Amino acid sequence: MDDAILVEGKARPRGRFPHLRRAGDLVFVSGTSSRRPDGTFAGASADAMGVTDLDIREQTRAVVENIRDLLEAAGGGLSDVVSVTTYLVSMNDFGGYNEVYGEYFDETGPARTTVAVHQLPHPHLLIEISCVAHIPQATRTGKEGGT
Ligand SMILES: O=C(O)C/C=C/C(=O)C(=O)O
Repeated sequence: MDDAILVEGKARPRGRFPHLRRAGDLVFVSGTSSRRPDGTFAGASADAMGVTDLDIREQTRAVVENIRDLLEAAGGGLSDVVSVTTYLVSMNDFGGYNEVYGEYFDETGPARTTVAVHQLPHPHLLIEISCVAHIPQATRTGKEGGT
């Protein structure tokens, strides 16, 4: 069965698409940021003057952990990820991103591509990741709610 999955308790997609889309044993994870369920972003703050403090390490960690939560709802986890595509707003953040990425994945992990893009869908975002996981249907938990 192929299906679209919206995960309760996670930040809602800001458009008409699911968090995840299963196609057979593959699960495609939509572009994921450090956004929290309340709409704020981990690794991003602004003072009363509007001066922003953006932290690539904190954002990267939150993105990976958001993806982990999404995959768990599909019956899998980060160890099931086979392909990662990362979108950075600036390659100046590559070092911090790469460092935190390496806490979760290594050379036995997913194939990866990292690109810099002009913008992401919020001015406080430094990073967004989409990925594909291999989660055989037999391991599904039934926790996901299809749309
Ligand atoms: O929803 C977010 O916080 C960031 C990701 C958004 C997208 O990739 C999108 O809207 O397509």
